[in-house]
This record gives sequence, C-alpha cells and structure tokens, in this order.
Amino acid sequence: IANAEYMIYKDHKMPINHRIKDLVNRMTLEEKIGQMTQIERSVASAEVMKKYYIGSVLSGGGSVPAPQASPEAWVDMVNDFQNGSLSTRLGIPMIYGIDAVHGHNNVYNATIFPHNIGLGATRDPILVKKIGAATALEVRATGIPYVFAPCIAVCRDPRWGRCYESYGEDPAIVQAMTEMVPGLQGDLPANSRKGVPYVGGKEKVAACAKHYVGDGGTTKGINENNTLINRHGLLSIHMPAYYNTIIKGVSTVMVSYSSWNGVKMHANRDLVTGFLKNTLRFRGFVISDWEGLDRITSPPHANYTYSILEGVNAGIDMLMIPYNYTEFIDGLTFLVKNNFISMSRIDDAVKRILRVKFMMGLFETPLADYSMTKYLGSQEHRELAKEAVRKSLVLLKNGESADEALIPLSKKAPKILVAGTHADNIGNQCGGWTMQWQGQTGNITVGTTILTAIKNTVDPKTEVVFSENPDAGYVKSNKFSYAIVVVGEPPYSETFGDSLNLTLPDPGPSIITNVCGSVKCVVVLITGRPVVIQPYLAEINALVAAWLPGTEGQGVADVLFGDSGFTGKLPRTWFKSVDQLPMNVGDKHYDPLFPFGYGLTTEPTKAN
Ligand SMILES: O=[N+]([O-])c1ccc(O[C@@H]2O[C@@H](CO)[C@H](O)[C@H](S[C@@H]3O[C@H](CO)[C@@H](O)[C@H](O)[C@H]3O)[C@@H]2O)cc1
Repeated sequence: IANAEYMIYKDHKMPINHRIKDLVNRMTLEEKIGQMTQIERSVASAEVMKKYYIGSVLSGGGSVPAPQASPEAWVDMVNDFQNGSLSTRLGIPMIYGIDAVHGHNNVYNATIFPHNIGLGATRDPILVKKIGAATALEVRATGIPYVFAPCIAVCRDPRWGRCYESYGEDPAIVQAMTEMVPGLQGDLPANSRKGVPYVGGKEKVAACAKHYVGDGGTTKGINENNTLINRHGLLSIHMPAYYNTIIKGVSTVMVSYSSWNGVKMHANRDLVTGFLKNTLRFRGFVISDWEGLDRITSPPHANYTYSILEGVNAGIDMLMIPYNYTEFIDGLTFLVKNNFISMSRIDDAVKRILRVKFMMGLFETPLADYSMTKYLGSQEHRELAKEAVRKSLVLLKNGESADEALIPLSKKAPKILVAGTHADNIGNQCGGWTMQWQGQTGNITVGTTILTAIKNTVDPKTEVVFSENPDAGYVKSNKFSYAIVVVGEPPYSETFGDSLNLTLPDPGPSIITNVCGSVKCVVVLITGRPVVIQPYLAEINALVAAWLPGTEGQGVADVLFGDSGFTGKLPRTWFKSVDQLPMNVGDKHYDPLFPFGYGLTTEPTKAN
C-alpha cells in the first residue's frame, strides 16, 4: 500500500517552526479563519467542526454534556468534536477550553479548591503550584487539555464582583501565585528558552493568564468598566504578573473586557501587539473573552464588522465566538479579502495557535481515553484542598484579650450551637463559578459542609445543635457552651457580584445579633471579599475570614478546634466603611479596620 504522502507538519520529529511553516503554507483562508474561531459546546458538533474548520471549542460557565455528567461522558463529548476536526482535509486537531478557576469547577464530583482570594491568604506559592497540578489531572480526567486560568487580576476595589478571583490587592502576591502556571502546565525544562509556551505532557494542560490588562482596577470595581490609571500605575500594579507568567511559559493570554483610560482592551493594539507580543515577546496565542468583540461597541454588537476589524487588528489571535460564529467567519473573510486586515496578521494568529497545539502534543495525541478518570475528585486532591482551606483562614479577632481567647474551641463542650446560612450548604461555601456560572446554593456537588466537619471533629459526647436562623430566646434558653455562626455572601459571578455597599447580606446580621448577643460566639465569614463587619464586632468574641473555601469544609473545623493553627494573612485591606474605597496597602490615607497582611496566629493544641 503506497505510504500516505509524507508531510513535514505531520512529522513530530521535525522542529516546530518547520511544522508550522509547512502547515500554514498548505492552509486556505477558510481553514485559517476557522482555526481562529472558538465556539461554545452547545452549538458544536462533529459536522460543524468539519464544515467550518473550527479550531477550538469551550464550555462557558455551567455548560456541561449533562447534569452530573461522568468524566467518561465528558471524554466522549470532547472526542466527538475532535473526530470532526480530524476528518478535515488537513486534520488539524481542535483544542477544548474550560474555566477551571478553583478546581474543575463545572464538573460534578470535582475537588473544589478555595477561590484565589483564599489562596492569596495562604502566602504559599508551592501549595498553589500543587493545586495547579491537581487541577490539571482532574481536567485531563475529562479529556480537556486547556483551562482559562489563572486569573491574575490585581483587585484594587472589593466592590468588584470578581474580586474573589484575584489573589490580592498587592501585585507581589499575584506575582508569587503565578506558580499556578507551572502547576497547570509543568515546569519549563532546564535548557528550554524562557517565554515560549510550554505544556509538559498529557497530565498537564495549557493555561491562560487573564484578563489582560487592568481588569482589577476598574472605577469603583464596576465590572467590565474603565481602569483610569497612568502608564506607570498600569505597569507597576496590573502588569507585573504577566511578566512572571510569560517567563514561566504560559501558553495563552485572555484579553479583558475592561478599558484602559477609555480604550477598550479588545481594541488596544498598543498593549496587545505593541507591548505583550513585541515588548514582552509573548509567543503563545491571545484569546478574546466571551463575546469580547461584541462588547467593543456600546451597545454590544452595534457594528460587528468594526468590532472584528478592531479586535483582530489589535492582535487577538483566537476569538471566543460562543454562538454567532458564521457571522464572525463571514465578517473576517470580507475584511481580509478587501485588505482591511492583512494576511500577515491572519498568519501570525494561526502560527501562534499552531505553535501551542504542536508544542503540547495535540497532533500526536488528539483524542483522550478513560485512563485518567480516577483523578476526578480523588481523596489525595481533597486532602490537598483541606490543607489549602486550613492555610487560607484568617483569624481577625479572638477575645478581647489573650485570656479570653475562644479559639481553639473545646472539643469536649457538652452542647454547642451551629447557626447560619452557610454552615450546612456546599454551594454557599464554594461561591461563584461552581457547577453553574453564577454558582448555586444548596447540595450541588460532593463535599463536606462546615457543619458536617464540626460534627466529625468534636467529641462523640458533645451535642451539636444546628439551627440556621435561631431567635435570641431559643439561644438563651438552651445553655450552649458556645456557638459557631457561619454566614456570608450568596454565590455570584462577575457583574452580578458588583456591590456598592458591601453589606453582609440578610439574614447574616440578625443571626449574628441573635446568637452572639446570647452566648459566646465565633463568626465564620464565607465571603468573596471584605464586607461591612464593624457594627457587629463588639458582640463577636472571635471572627474568622474563611473566604470561599470550596468543597472541603473539614479544613475550617481543623483550625477552629486546634488540630491546626491559624496562619493566614489578609491578602487585601479590610475597610471600616465603603466610603473609604478604594483603599489599598501603601495608600497615603490608610485607615483600615484590619490592615493588609493582618492575621492572628494560634498554635495547634496538643492531642486532646
Ligand atoms: O444573563 N446575563 O445577563 C448574562 C450576562 C453576561 C453573560 O455573558 C457571559 O456569561 C458567561 C456565561 O457562560 C460567560 O462565561 C462569560 S464570562 C467570561 O467567560 C469566559 C469563558 O467562560 C471566562 O474565561 C472569562 O473569565 C469570563 O469573563 C460572559 O460574561 C451571559 C449572561
């Protein structure tokens, strides 16, 4: 049988640059534009992949093959799209991307780690790297090789609905936590060039530094709004972590919806091409955000041809066009054929996309199998998540003086009260970007609630009474030794989380007052950011910031009861009043309730 014609791009022994050059020279404009197009899984199929030469598919927040789909079902879905791509003339494999921003958060039974704000409180980059490695295994368990993480936003105003996706207000913390990239992608080989995209094999995934640049600096934290700051401020606060991720070989960078001094980032050629690609020498591919092109205009999609022109000419290589991909393909084709967009711009985009696909072995291993499904939600990963929860907790108050310290709590108290809307609620303790885009309250996935963890930890003779929202009379009449009140914010994502008052949502304040006004209490806050707490502080004996801990609530009980000590430090300033905002460490006028870096420590109690 005659050998199939030898083609350089198919030969994995050939240098990547040769394979790219050979393949791009074979591609038609239609195949190049298809390669630049990423569509949502709900409109994808093997037929669509083949007909339009689609280069990538994504799951938007909460977009799954079926409710509580097994890892095998995920693998089958991804492989089906891939087989469509492999059946095209040139057989270029597609790359499937998903938001795994605190574990593989769209997937039932995945380990859900603390959101980034909690990881910032750990001050432990090695831990974050391990979380990246665990997340990569769980993502690969479902046949997916690419994640839209880490978010390296530097949140400068907690009124921003995405502030919990940021490791902290200080660029140095965010820079340290870029260890997430080698965790996800693997360490650069010793002799490899810095700044070149790298993914080390089938247990690793391509990462995405997002959202470029200044997403965390928008006015009053209004999502997708305007970041008003001079060039020095942008480069010293919001840019540093991009240097670190590029040096560590990050494969992709996602552009921010936000604007810098009135210029939409999705239309900012100076910063995307001039700075990121030319000055920082980023060699991977730049991806737009979801309908990021549409949102260049106001209202969105008002002039789509203009949006395509501006976004592609700005230097965006892969366009996240979840639904109206034929309109995009037709628009871009028109602009290239009429010389509004040069073929060299198209070739730059395609070469960058192919570089990542060749480098990570997608041409050699385009299809997944079931061999890694055992990693999803593994006990080892849940133990790692518990460690992260323990290290993320920040002790803000523990009695009025040392001899009044309530924490560590006694495991042998006769009867204790557990109260609050977030004590027995996995969805509430995970927060946004969990199972659904906005997250979801209730028993949404496999995990350990804080209440269950408390029951697991105290002496079997201790009576644990749970009442979500007890009245003061009930509390007084029951002679509890102490109470644990777990309250906070409901799950939210993005704009739905923007808040100008940052008050603790009802019924949190009344639960605190009813319980803490009647018995010694420790309040555990489950929030994505600092919230108004000063009015209640006097009646609270002990106060813990637990952020959004994820599925492993045992980590909270471990520290409350002294099996581990408190070590966490505030990754962002805790304001007294929202009227002070924005207020960040280093500001001239700095008058916080609890300063950046604050956190009381406790020693683990001897075996008790
Ligand atoms: O009903 N509404 O009002 C509404 C509003 C906005 C929506 O717009 C869309 O909602 C989500 C639905 O999936 C999308 O994920 C994105 S968000 C975007 O998605 C990327 C891919 O998931 C992530 O990597 C980025 O980090 C993130 O900024 C968008 O905002 C949808 C619905």
